[in-house]
Amino acid sequence: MECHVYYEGDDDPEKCTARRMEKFDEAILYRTMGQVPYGVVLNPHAERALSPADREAGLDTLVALDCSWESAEAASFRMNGVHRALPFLVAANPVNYGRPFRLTTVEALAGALCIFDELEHAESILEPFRWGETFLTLNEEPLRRYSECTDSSEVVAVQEEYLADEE
Ligand SMILES: C[S@@+](CC[C@H](N)C(=O)[O-])C[C@H]1O[C@@H](n2cnc3c(N)ncnc32)[C@H](O)[C@@H]1O
Repeated sequence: MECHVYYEGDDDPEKCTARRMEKFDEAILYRTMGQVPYGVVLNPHAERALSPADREAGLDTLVALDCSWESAEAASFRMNGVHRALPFLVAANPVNYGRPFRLTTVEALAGALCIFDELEHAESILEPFRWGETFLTLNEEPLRRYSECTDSSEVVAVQEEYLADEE
């Protein structure tokens, strides 16, 4: 599965996880929306949750939007593709540690790879980040359970259990 990122460039370049992925040849970055390939777009505003069924639809391209959370409103996700939200997962990065849903670009891509049963690829993209392994440890159980689901409605049912625990 290939990782592609539309790079908005409005966040701190020193902390940008997409740029670090590019440096380690783990993602291709685009500065022009029209160049972004068609694929599964990781969009927190999407109506449907990502599930293994999306992998089976034959799409081998993951796309994320790297921008600040201030500019990550629904209208910014204009890329062509199949838009999917990630289910309940918690961030391990220092800015949003322990916070559900607010993942960095590399965490979002790694989470998607795990749901698509590509754990080794997820480990590889997280390796350059000192908190990368923590992301997989913190989310080990939900990621395994999501990867065993057949479709989005099953993923949402599993997610409900974690959301209920949060309350
Ligand atoms: C808003 S950007 C922030 C990037 C941050 N500046 C960095 O350095 O990684 C994070 C991107 O990861 C993806 N993402 C994060 N959380 C997500 C979620 N809960 N569902 C779907 N995609 C998500 C989206 O593509 C989102 O635009």
